[in-house]
Amino acid sequence: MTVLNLGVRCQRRSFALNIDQQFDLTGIHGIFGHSGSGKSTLLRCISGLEKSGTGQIIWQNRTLLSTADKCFVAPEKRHIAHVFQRSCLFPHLTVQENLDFAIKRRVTNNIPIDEIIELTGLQPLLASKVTLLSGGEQQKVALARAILFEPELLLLDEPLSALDRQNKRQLLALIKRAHMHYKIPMLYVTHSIDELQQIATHMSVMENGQIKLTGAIHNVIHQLNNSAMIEQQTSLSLTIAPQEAKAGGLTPLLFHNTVADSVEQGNVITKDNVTVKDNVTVKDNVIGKDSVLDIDKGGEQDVNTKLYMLTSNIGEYALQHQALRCFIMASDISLCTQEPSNSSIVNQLRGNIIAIDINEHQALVTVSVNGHPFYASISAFSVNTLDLAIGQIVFIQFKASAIQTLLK
Ligand SMILES: Nc1ncnc2c1ncn2[C@@H]1O[C@H](COP(=O)(O)OP(=O)(O)OP(=O)(O)O)[C@@H](O)[C@H]1O
Repeated sequence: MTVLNLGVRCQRRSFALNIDQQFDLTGIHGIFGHSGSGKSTLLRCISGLEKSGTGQIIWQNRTLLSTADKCFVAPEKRHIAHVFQRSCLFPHLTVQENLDFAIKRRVTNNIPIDEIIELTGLQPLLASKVTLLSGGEQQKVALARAILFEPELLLLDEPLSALDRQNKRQLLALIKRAHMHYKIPMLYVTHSIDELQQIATHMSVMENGQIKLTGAIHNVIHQLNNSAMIEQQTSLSLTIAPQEAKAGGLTPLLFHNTVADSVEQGNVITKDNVTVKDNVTVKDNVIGKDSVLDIDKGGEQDVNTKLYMLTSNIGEYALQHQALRCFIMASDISLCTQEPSNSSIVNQLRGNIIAIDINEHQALVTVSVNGHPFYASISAFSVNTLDLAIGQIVFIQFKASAIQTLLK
């Protein structure tokens, strides 16, 4: 496991960073939080740019900071690269000279320079002064420079926030590729849950200088569904079904079922504190808020459930890797108490209601399918009309177009 151990404090007038956390950086780890929650300060402590940080930082058994032992490894000796929201390139140098700066300082020579230049599409710009490039192009140079440095750890601080959608997609794919091909551990700070949903394997949520939530990506996103920090959604990993014919513009996909484990670890689904269907109580407008029920046994399905997605919504990158990170907005999922027939809606799954959260006139219904939670946002009126209750078997429905991904 690739591990970053933090016990860090940083005190400012009206803000205190207070982090005690072990980060698993085997995959990309995302840091999400509102403005001012301390995300950048945390990264600056890790890279050593923040000199007022105290405590302990241990990266892969190497101590970078230990206030007790009066140890502070200078930023240039940490071999950590830091990419910011606005690229900090050398303005008087060309693209090539900016890249050379990193190439001369790298310790190993494992990452092919030509490959990164090709992946970023920087070849035609190599002789240009960086000040003449667009914001997106400058960010590509910053990212290429950071990767070519071959850092032991890459810190990304909102690297895509100034870019348009197309540039975002391109650089997200590049970051993902850099992580998969060159195994660079990455901490990725952003306000955008969409970006993390596409590339992070784990994420932490920061609030007031502290980590409030941490865990596997789908699990944390699902836990945020009731927090008003994100748009309510189902987050899932799917594989493009091998040897399945694409038909009529649709591509069949299969479930990964990794989420079920992490959900149970995260105690979203508990087997204690069970609420029985006929005994549901309504308190503070919430039905069974603390009592979610895992009674999947009655509704078990084949783990490799097939779903259909619009082929035009799947990009080259996903097709090559056969794997897809997807999300379905809760407003795009509807519920039926009987098996639908003769419907134009191609995705229909049978599951159990495990939670119903009512907020004024709107309800978020959580349905467990093979232990994987799906979230449907429906009216409180429909909850009453259909007489929905925890433990009930229902069918969820969503169109092929409702399965979305960003990495096209
Ligand atoms: N140099 C500084 N001196 C004093 N206070 C600072 C300094 N830099 C940041 N702060 C304060 O520290 C707090 C955390 O800032 P930080 O930039 O880490 O938050 P953030 O989560 O990265 O925000 P954003 O998403 O807007 O970049 C904020 O209240 C900010 O005003």
